[in-house]
Amino acid sequence: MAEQILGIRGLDVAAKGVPILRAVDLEIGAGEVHVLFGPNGSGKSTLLSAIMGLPPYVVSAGEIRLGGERIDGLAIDERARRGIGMAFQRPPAIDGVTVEDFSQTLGSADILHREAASLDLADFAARHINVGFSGGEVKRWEVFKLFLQDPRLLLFDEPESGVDLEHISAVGDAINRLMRTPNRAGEARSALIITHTGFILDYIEADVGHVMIDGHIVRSGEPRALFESIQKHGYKTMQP
Ligand SMILES: Nc1ncnc2c1ncn2[C@@H]1O[C@H](COP(=O)(O)OP(=O)(O)OP(=O)(O)O)[C@@H](O)[C@H]1O
Repeated sequence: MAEQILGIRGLDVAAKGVPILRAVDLEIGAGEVHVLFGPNGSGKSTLLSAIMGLPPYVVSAGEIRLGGERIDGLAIDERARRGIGMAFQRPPAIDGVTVEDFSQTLGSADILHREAASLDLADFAARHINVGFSGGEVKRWEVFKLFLQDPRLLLFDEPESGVDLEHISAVGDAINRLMRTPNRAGEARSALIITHTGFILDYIEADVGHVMIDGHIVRSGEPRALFESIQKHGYKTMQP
């Protein structure tokens, strides 16, 4: 396998005392795209949140490593500084902060002007983040935001949900471009993508798929074959 970027071992995660993830093992190598499938409520978003360090998710056992370094005890901003970026399913609006302000603060104003048109966000520089954005604009902004943040590990929570068919290809192209371009430190990027519809598989090159059921990864394999099996038989045959 390529150099390990994300290494998760024996991970248990709880929220407000309620256990959600149990004994999750996951390894993602440099340059790899992994896709995560699973029924509603199986714990997919919880896994992404635990990697990013979002409250109220608490690691009760196991470890999360980024580039070999243990990160599960670090604050969110420390994880972001080390190169983890997340495109949220339902991000908050940030009234008072424009897209331009955000880009300048990150030292990415040049990227804003170079890349925004590719996600149909060319006129958004003066808009306040997510304020009055349509559902599809919110999702495209979340993907675009990762160009500005320049992470090494990209986490996508259903990047295609709520995006019209025409723009799904733009989202897929953007993910491919991000994956092809090393970050400013010259590191290859890696990605973990939650998808329900599987549409995104038509536009990106995914290397490995995983199925999560009841907070546990029950199967891993070739992403298209896994998705076809889910479409054909549902998740029933994949119960642990
Ligand atoms: N903050 C929280 N407090 C209490 N329970 C939570 C919290 N966050 C998640 N859960 C519960 O944990 C379980 C897993 O939720 P999660 O959002 O991770 O699932 P998911 O696989 O991403 O679902 P979906 O496909 O519907 O988005 C669900 O039963 C959910 O209600």
